[in-house]
Parts: sequence; C-alpha cells; structure tokens
Amino acid sequence: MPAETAPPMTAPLLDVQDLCVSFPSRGRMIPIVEHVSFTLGERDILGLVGESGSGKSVTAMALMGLIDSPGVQITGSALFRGQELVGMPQKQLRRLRGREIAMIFQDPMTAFTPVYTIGWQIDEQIRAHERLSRKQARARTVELLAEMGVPDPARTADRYPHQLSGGLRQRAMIAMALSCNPSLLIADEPTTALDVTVQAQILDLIRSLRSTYGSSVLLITHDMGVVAETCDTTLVLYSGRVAEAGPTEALFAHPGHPYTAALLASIPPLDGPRPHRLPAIAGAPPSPLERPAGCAFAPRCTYVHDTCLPAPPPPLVPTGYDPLAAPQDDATAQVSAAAPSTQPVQFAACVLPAEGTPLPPRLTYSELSAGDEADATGFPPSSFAAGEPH
Ligand SMILES: Nc1ncnc2c1ncn2[C@@H]1O[C@H](COP(=O)(O)OP(=O)(O)OP(=O)(O)O)[C@@H](O)[C@H]1O
Repeated sequence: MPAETAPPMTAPLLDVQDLCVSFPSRGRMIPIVEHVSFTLGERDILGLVGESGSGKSVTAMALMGLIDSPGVQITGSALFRGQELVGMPQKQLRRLRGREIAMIFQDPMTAFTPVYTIGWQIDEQIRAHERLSRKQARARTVELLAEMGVPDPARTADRYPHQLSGGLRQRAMIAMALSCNPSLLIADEPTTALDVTVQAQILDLIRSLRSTYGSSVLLITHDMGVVAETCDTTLVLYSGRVAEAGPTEALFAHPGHPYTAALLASIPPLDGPRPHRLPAIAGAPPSPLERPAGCAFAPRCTYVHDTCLPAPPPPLVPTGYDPLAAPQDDATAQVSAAAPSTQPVQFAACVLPAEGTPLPPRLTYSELSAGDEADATGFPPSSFAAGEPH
C-alpha cells in the first residue's frame, strides 16, 4: 500500500530529549543510558551505533515502553508526534505499538510463534488493528509478503517459521511489523545474523520503506558499514552516552569524536588493497558501575587531555544542524527539498585536531579517574592498536 506524498512536516516524528535509564543494583541506581537526545524526522533513517553494551537496545526498549524490570527509572522526554512516551500508561503504549510504532529484532524467531504458520500470525496482527474478514486479512498478508520480496507469497504464508530461511523469516517479520502501516519502525540489529548478500537485500528493503510506506526507521547496529549504506543521520553511543551525532555523510567525512574516528578506522576499505591488519580500539568500555565522571572514552583515547576528565563533555551535537533537512532518497526529495550538507559539521566540543595541529598532551593511565578494564600496564602507545580484521 504505497503511501501518499505527505505534506512537509514542521516537527520531528520523534523528539527524544535527555533520556536517562537506570536499573537498581545492590541498593543503588546504575545509569545505563544517560542524557540521550536526538530527533528523527518524517521518513528519515537514523542509525544508533555503538559497541555491545553501549545501551542501544535499552534506549529503544525504553521508547517502546518495553522495559519491565522492577525498579527501572526512566526520565527525560520522548515526544512521538507530540505524545509523551516516557511515563505513558501501558494501555496507551500498547495501542501505539503495532499501530504507529513497530519493532523488528535480530532473531525473527522471537517475533513468531513456532506452532502457527507465518501467514496466520500476520493475519492475526492485521485483524487486531483492522476490521477485516479472515479472507481479506490473508489477501493483505500475501500482498505484504510480495511487497517484501518473498517469492511465491501465498504458499510461503502457509509455512511455519522454521521452514523459512533466515532472510525470508526476516522479510516475513518486516511484513508483520508493517502490517499496520507504522510511522516508525525500530529495527534492532536486523541484519546481524544474516550473510552479506541477504544483509544487503534486507538493507535495501529497509531503505525502501520510507518511500513505499512513508515510515521513518530507527536502525540499531554495531556496524558502521550498515550505517554508511543506510542511514541519513547517525548517533554514536558510547557507554550509554551520546558521543557524537550528525548527518551520516558529514560525520563519516569529518568525525569530530576520537571514538567515531576509531570506529571508522576499523572499517575495511571498499577499494584499494585490504590492509593485513585493521586498526582496533584497545581496551574496553567502562562498566556502567564504574563509569568515569568525565568522558567515558578517555581511558582509551589518544587525544585525552585534562579537560576530558572532571565532567562529561557535552555530547557532540552539531550546531545549526537541522535534522528535518537531512538528505533523503529520491522518492522523498519531493517532501523535503533540502540538499545534502557537504559542509563539515561544527561540533560543540571534543573536535579532533586538524591535520598538522600539535596534539594536546596525552595523560597517562594513572592520571585517569577510571578504567579498570583498560590495560593495567599503562595507557597504550596508540589507542588504535593493531588487531585482526573482523
Ligand atoms: N533489565 C536490565 N537490568 C539491568 N541491566 C540491564 C538490563 N537490560 C540491559 N542492561 C544492561 O544495560 C547495558 C546496555 O545493554 P543494551 O542491551 O542496551 O546494549 P546494546 O548496546 O544494545 O548491546 P548489544 O549490541 O550487545 O545488544 C548492558 O550493560 C546490560 O547489561
């Protein structure tokens, strides 16, 4: 069901400000996600990228109201089309989920029940939100599967989840998520378990959703390559905090945070000779229990200096950056005529020194306030220590 061309919007679809999520542990609250802010425009694809444990899924689950751990504390604001999601009663959230906001996961088996055919499950999802007969719902299911590129959709609908390949199951899950035409699709590592060819097909499919369904996508991934191919805007999370955010093209061309630069350095080059070893970031992120007061990346950072330590630096949000003017694909160009920014983005803090500029003096490990998990022998000679390609 292709979406009609929507009128230009003046407000973002999702406006997240100062989102914090803490879990209780041993008598105190442990901050897992701290002061995360971002906006997602209509038909925009935003990549939430970061290492394992950086808080990507907790951020998404908090937005969806799906964290049911006892004692969890969620503060801040998340306005979805003007409706506050933080603190919204579950009954109201349930109504939004599946109708306006849908989520897909790395493992489609978590979305499907193994004992029913995928067609039956998608039919039921459609019928939960629309007054349709079984026959009408099945016709819609088959149409959706076909739109998701599932071959022989009528027959595939009669199959059980375990009878489909991983790629087909992923397509079926996306079909189920889109069955109610959600405005926002949250995709949590949707391609991690797939081989590269199928991964590319699923990313193509996700990219096409905004033109065919008018959906915006919050794409969670640890893979900068996936972000580069798919997302208009990128938000880099490190240890539960925003390290850097901005239009993908500008952020890749001019990373402002040493962590972003290090992540980019670890992507294998697309052309030219492949290096024997790719740079890897030495050390590990701090445990949420021992997060330093200052920049959490400081113990692993080549450019660390004294101003990084006393308090967290402000997240790198580009000044003057308008998320609604993010570059979009051809189909949405008619909605937003904004041209992609080719200008380097100016960040508020922690800008990598320009080429040729002397680096600030680097501190030794013993001068840092935390970093138990970093190399105890001292700060590594270079935080981009050599590692095996991955
Ligand atoms: N219910 C919970 N109670 C306590 N801690 C939790 C809970 N859920 C997640 N965490 C912690 O929050 C941190 C971030 O987890 P999260 O799943 O968001 O990471 P992630 O960035 O999505 O990583 P991955 O890519 O591995 O999924 C982890 O340290 C995790 O142990």
